[in-house]
Amino acid sequence: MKPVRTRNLPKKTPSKTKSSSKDPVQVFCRLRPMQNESDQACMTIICPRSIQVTPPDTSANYRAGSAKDVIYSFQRVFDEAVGQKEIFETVGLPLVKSLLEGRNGLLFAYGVTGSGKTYTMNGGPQDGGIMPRSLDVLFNSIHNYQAKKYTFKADKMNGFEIQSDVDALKERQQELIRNLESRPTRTPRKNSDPEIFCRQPDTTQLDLPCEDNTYAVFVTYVEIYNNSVFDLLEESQDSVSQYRQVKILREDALKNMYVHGVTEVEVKSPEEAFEAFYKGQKKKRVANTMLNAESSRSHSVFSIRLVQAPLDYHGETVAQEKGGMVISQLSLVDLAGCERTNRTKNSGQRLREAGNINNSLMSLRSCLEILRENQLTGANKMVPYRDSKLTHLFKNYLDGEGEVSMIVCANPRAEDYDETTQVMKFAEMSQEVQIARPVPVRLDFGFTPGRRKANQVFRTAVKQLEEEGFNENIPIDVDIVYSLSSEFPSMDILGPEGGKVLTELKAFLQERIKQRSLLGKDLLLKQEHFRALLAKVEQENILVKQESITQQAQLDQERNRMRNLTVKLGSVERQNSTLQRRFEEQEHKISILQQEKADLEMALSQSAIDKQKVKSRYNAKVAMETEKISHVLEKKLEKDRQQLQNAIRAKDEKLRRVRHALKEDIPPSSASSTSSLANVTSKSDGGTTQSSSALPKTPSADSRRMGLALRNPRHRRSRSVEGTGKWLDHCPATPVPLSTVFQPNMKKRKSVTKLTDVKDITKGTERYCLTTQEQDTDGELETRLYKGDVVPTCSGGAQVIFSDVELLKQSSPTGNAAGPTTRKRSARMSGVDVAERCLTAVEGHGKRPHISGKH
Ligand SMILES: Nc1ncnc2c1ncn2[C@@H]1O[C@H](COP(=O)(O)OP(=O)(O)OP(=O)(O)O)[C@@H](O)[C@H]1O
Repeated sequence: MKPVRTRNLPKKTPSKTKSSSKDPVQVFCRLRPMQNESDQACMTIICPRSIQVTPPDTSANYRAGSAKDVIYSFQRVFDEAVGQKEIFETVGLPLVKSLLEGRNGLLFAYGVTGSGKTYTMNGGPQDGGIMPRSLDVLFNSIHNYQAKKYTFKADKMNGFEIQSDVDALKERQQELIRNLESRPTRTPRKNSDPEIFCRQPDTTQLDLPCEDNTYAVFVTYVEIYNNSVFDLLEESQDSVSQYRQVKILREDALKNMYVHGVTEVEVKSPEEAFEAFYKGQKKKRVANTMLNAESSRSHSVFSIRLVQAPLDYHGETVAQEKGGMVISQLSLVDLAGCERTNRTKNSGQRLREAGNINNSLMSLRSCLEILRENQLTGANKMVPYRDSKLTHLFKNYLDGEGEVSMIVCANPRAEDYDETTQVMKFAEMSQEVQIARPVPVRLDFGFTPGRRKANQVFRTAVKQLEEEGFNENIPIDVDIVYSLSSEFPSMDILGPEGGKVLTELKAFLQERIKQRSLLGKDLLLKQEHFRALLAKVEQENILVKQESITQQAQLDQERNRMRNLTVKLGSVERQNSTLQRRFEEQEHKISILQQEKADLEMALSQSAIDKQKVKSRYNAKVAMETEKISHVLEKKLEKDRQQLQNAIRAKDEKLRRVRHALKEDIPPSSASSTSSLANVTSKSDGGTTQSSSALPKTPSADSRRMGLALRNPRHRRSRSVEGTGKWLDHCPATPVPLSTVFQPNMKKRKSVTKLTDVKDITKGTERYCLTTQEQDTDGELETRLYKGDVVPTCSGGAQVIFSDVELLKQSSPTGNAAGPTTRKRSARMSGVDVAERCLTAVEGHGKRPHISGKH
């Protein structure tokens, strides 16, 4: 298949077919946010279409006394808060729509340096500007309708060729090999640049004007630096700016301006387009100036070219008809900012750049001014497009057809006032320039509209049938689409070119007759085929009807059965719902009870906690009290001990004095004979007391007893225990020897330790005597004899009725009559419980009493 070369249709056309309707240049104004809150503003938005500029007192106008508030009106004024998306939807989206419809568009970003032109055009990864969003929307819209890569090829003369499938495939293979060789371990394209990787794409999608077309996108990126054009996408060894090749502007066959030899990159996705853009961006001249850290030092032009061509009759491959291809272009121009050298303080290269920037902007301004004048006054002044490369490149847009828009960026701060007013004046004036409205593009070759979609639907249906197991061979009906070719050509035979028109008309009619007879034959064939099909279908129909009657009967039976089942089901469902209700009620009760239980458990655990708290509080209190009491008792004990010691000390003192007195009173010879003194004190029931002494009395002893009562017959000496009857003697096993005459005299006696049987007590025993020995408080030995009568009890035991106690006390005038041994033994005896010993004796236990074991 031979490649076909075609031209862009909507470019400059002869004046007779040129559109008579015109549209003004669309101008929008965008205010950027102030960097510092303290900055003074000189601009106020008074309505969505107007802005008021107030001269600050620092401005030149103010100083010259010509300052006054000026209101500028635009298509729309965006305040600082308006985001990138809204700007794109108002300014960029109509241009993308025109691009898809085959119309050219041009968008300038114009303004003072640092006013946000680059930000508005390109934006950042998270808030893309007009350029990335335009690419997103374009690819979202043509996504399913893109041609295979290299189907269209730039012809280097501002046009495109349609390549054969084989050539396109070859080029694709070559590209693949190139890529494999240059980047064997290539990372996915999407990740190659972080700005591409993390960007937020715009998801807007536009309706395609023609779904039977196939589309391809090409991008170019050039900069105009110091009035020279450079290709930013050119692959070159030298990245140093001055060695880059300067490109020249040329006119194509249709008098359209283009950059000769510019690199046109075919892109299949927004990411591929951004990759090309960022590649060019790295080469773009930017510099750090006083007013902007990344100030553009050149005008950059990013162009998106959309090539579209209709598909053939079958909606399968690109139609090779001549003139069928449409090329539209959207140029996004980020102009360098106008700047005053006294503010930027530029010098050297920066100063030269600024001069060139200002010159080209001035040139743009004067071109538009003259255009406006020509349009308003009908004058025919020459527009100086050739004064600068910028105006020369866009000549066709300004005096040809297309849509021209401008977004004026402004920094509202007072310092920019002088430059801003110039920009505003120019922008407002630009709106008066009229641009011819493009003629709508026709892509009609007389093919059936929607053929691609129809084929797709047919293929999907066939695939589905095959999946369902329908294996009959279904031919894909992508045959002749019934059409008698395109519309009649011009039939104006009265003009000078009447002959030519007649010849063309004849050829057209012959072609049409041929087509008609071809279609007629085809129609007859199809009618035959259709009739045969119809007969077959009719037969099938009869069979189907019979089957249908049988099935209808079955169906009725089934229906009846179903009705019965439905009735049953209804009653079961009712029962079920009753049970369900009861079940729910019970569940509700259970949940209430569980709730109550939980509440009670909680209360219980709370009270347990409270109890524990009280207990621990009381324990603490008790411990405190105990400590307090023990402290008091200890104190008291200490005090008592002290008192006791004092008393002992006093007694000792007394004794010492007595001894002393005795020593002085008694001569040494008689001291030994009177060293032992025994007093017998007998206590009777009557409580009267009488003392008698068996020893010769010392004068002092006699004198002490002189006031006592006369002899009490009941009080007798110990020896008087003698008498009738047998005594049960209950004395310590090893009694302390008394060494006195006062001894109990029991002629008949039986020791309590010898008892083996209770009857031994009652048998012949009449009297009982319990002897105890202990120390008194002075440490002297004190012997007591408890005497009583043994009386048998009714249970067969015995009891003692005590009738007399004899107390035998031994004291020494020197205080040491009783030896240490005696004292010690007596002391040991003092621990003996008298009552226990009495009990042992009286009850007459056969065993040896426990107490006697201790003695
Ligand atoms: N609307 C905006 N919102 C947030 N930041 C902005 C806005 N406009 C501009 N900026 C910021 O201001 C700075 C300067 O903006 P930008 O580079 O776009 O200015 P410019 O007009 O292109 O300057 P020059 O003409 O010197 O190239 C940038 O850091 C940019 O991010």
